[in-house]
Amino acid sequence: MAAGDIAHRITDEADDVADAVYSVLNTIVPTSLQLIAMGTQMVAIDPQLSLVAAMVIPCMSIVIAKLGERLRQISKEARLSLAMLAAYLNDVLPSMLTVKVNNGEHKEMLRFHELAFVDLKNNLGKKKMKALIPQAVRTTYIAGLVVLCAGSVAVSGTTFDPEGFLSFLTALALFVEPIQDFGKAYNEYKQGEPALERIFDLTRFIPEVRDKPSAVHLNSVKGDIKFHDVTFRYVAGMPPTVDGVNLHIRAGETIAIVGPSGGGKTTLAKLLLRLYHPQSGYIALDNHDIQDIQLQCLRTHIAFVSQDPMLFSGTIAKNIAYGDPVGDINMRKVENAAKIANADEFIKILPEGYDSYVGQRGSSLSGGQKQRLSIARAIYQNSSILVLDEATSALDSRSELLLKEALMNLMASHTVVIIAHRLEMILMADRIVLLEGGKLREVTRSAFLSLDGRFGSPPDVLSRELGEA
Ligand SMILES: Nc1ncnc2c1ncn2[C@@H]1O[C@H](COP(=O)(O)OP(=O)(O)OP(=O)(O)O)[C@@H](O)[C@H]1O
Repeated sequence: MAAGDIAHRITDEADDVADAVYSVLNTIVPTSLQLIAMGTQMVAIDPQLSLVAAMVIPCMSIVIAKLGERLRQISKEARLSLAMLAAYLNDVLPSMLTVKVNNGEHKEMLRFHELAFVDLKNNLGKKKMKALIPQAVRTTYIAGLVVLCAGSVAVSGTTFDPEGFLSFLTALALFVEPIQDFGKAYNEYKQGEPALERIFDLTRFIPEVRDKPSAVHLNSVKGDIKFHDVTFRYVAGMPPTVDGVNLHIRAGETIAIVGPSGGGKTTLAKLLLRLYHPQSGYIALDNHDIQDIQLQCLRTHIAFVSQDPMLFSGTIAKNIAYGDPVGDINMRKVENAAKIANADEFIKILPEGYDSYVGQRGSSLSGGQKQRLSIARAIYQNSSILVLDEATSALDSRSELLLKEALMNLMASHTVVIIAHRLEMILMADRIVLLEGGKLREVTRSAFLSLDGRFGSPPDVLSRELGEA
């Protein structure tokens, strides 16, 4: 499900549901009271004619139900087209740079027109249907009434007392009004029904990864990690992304996971963070199967720096302290983390320092600056385990060197998993494992360097480093 679609359901569609519920609740009491009052009045004036008038109600109900169902279908189509438009805009607007540099404006304009046209057509259809329904109901009622009255007069040959007939007609007009209001409320409900279904679809979604009732909380962990015969595939029937992986990372150890792009390195980190469940095998942290550890607790003990540094709209300080469960920002800790991540330097020259806003998704910062802030966020979390997934790919050599020194200090007290292609980072590890085609094997430094830079830095850098190593 696209992020834009979910956002649309939670915001706009929830609003429509509220309107539908309001409309039904707001109509049901006054219309019922008016119906009872006018019905009683009509029966008192002329019971026979009242019976005739009442016979039209089933016809109206049929018309309201049929048109209401059609309105529900049209509303569903209109919701889907609007959700698709929202998802599309949510996708393309943050990617404007890619659109522009690839001359994609025209293509995107056509796509936008196409989606907007479908949305316009569906919404116009919905509006037309909404306007048509009250007219159709009124026409059905009047036509039905005329036919029935004329029929009954013709059959019985009765004549009306003009005064009584006028009072009857007045009561009838006031009797019809609430029926129409009820019809309108019913239409509002039918129009809101698809939104209601789509919102409930969200609430029915049960996350695959959730806490067991018996899950334990660990106050602290040493950071000993074991992968036991772990196999995982994203899609059933496809070859496994992680295939029978066995790996023991001892507490306090630094391990580098290398391998070709798409080889499954990030997936391994995601399995450790329990973002997915392995189909077979298990992962243990300090000899506890991670499925038996409370999810929140597990993720508190593992700080993860992803290869796409993700920042939220807000200040630099808030972004660094994001993992703080209480939401209180410890500025001393924030500054310390920023110093270690070598971010302090650029933060201090910003006009508002740590209170500077980073823009939507950190749009006002460079790739390297965003990366340093996400490293600072992980350091602030002060977890026993640090997982760095291509965390330094956007840094210049000087920043990387400074960060490398800082990480050296952290390594003494942390279990560190480095997923990297850059040789500088890989050579910091105590051990190197190679993940290729889902299979994992340990490689010595010399064996790794003899891989001719296939999974690391280019061969010339490798040979230079080989001399230094
Ligand atoms: N959510 C997903 N659904 C389906 N397939 C996925 C998903 N995420 C990753 N994959 C696939 O799993 C494989 C491994 O991806 P992964 O991100 O773990 O590789 P990686 O080794 O970290 O690559 P890189 O070095 O390029 O970051 C890839 O073929 C990828 O297409």
